[in-house]
Amino acid sequence: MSETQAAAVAERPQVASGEPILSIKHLSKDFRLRGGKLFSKPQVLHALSDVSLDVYPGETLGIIGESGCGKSTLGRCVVQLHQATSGQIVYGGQDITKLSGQPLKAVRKDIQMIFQDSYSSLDPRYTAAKTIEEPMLIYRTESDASKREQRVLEVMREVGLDVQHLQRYPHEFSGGQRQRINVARALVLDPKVIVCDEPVSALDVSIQAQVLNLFRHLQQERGLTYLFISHDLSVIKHISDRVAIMYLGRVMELCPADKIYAHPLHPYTKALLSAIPPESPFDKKQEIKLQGEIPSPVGEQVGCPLAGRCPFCMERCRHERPSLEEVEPGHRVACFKYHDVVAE
Ligand SMILES: Nc1ncnc2c1ncn2[C@@H]1O[C@H](COP(=O)(O)OP(=O)(O)OP(=O)(O)O)[C@@H](O)[C@H]1O
Repeated sequence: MSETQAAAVAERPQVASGEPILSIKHLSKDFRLRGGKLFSKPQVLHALSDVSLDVYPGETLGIIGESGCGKSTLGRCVVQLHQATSGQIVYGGQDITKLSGQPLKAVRKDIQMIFQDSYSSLDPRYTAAKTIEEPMLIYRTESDASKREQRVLEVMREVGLDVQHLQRYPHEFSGGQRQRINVARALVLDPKVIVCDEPVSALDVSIQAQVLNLFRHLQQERGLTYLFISHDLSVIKHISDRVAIMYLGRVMELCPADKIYAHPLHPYTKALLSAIPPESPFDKKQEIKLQGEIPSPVGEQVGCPLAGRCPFCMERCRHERPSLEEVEPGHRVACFKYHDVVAE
C-alpha cells in the first residue's frame, strides 16, 4: 500500500465487524412523467419502492432482474446521481441522501461507480493518463504532479494496462482495455465501495471472464465491496457472494449466490431460471412460466407486483404486499406462497 493509500484509509470511517458498510433503508425513487397534454396531471413512475438491503464489507452483492426493474436506479441512488424520493442510505454512520457540499464529496470519493458503456464514460479528448489523473484533481487528493503521475502508473499496472499506452486516447483501446481504464479511474481515489452497473455486458464473453477475474483480484487485494448489477445470471453467480433479485422496483428474494440455483424460493426467481438453459443436460430444469408482460411501473401499485402473472397467485396477493421476510438463515423472500413454490 502506498503512503497516499495508507493516509486515505486512515481517515475513512471504520466499520465495526459484523456491521454493514452500507445500509439501504426503505429506499424509494419516483420519476414524475409529464403528460402529453398541456394541463394534464404529471404521472408518477415508481422506479424503486421500499428497497432495504445491507451490504457488508468485502462482499459482492449481486443485483439481478429484467430490464426496467430498477437496478441502475438503485446504483445511481447509492452514488447520489439520483436523489432518492424517500428512505435512507447509511454509510459511515450517516444518511448520505441528506448530504451536500464537502461531506457529500467525501462520500463520493469512497463510493465509486463503473458503467456498462466503457466508451461513453470516457472523454474522447483525454488520454488514459489524463483520464485516470483527473479524479485526483477534482477531489484534490494529491497536489504534487509527480506523485499523481506515480499513482496513475501504479493503478494502470494494477488493472493490467500497459504503461506504455499512457498517452493513448480511448478510441485506441479495445473495449476490455477501456473498461480497465474506467476501473483504474475509480481505483485512483481508493474507494471502499464500487457500484458496478453491467460493467461486462458490452464485452465479448472471453473478455468478460478476464474483467470479472480482475474485479475479484482487486477485491481480494483491497478488500473492496461491490454492488454488482447485471441482467446475466451466469455473471451474477460467478461474481456474487449474495444476490438480490429485483422485479418492478422491489427486492423479491435475497440469498447467498449458490442458493439462487440450488434453492430458489420466489416464483419470479424460478421463472428467471426457467429462461436459461441448464448447465448440464442432466440438470433438472426449474420450470415456471409467468403469464403476460411486466406491468407498467407508472401509477399506484397494490398487492404483490407479480400477482397478475404468477401461477401461485391467490386473492390475498392481489390486495396485500408481502414483505421481504427471512424464512431461512440468510435467505429472505417476499412471497406468501413460497412453501408451494418449494414443493413444486
Ligand atoms: N430519468 C428517468 N426518468 C424517467 N424514468 C426513468 C428514468 N430513469 C429510469 N427510469 C425508469 O425507471 C425504471 C427503472 O429503470 P432502470 O434503468 O433503473 O432499470 P434497469 O433494471 O437498470 O434496466 P436496464 O437493465 O434496462 O438498464 C424504468 O421503468 C425506467 O424507464
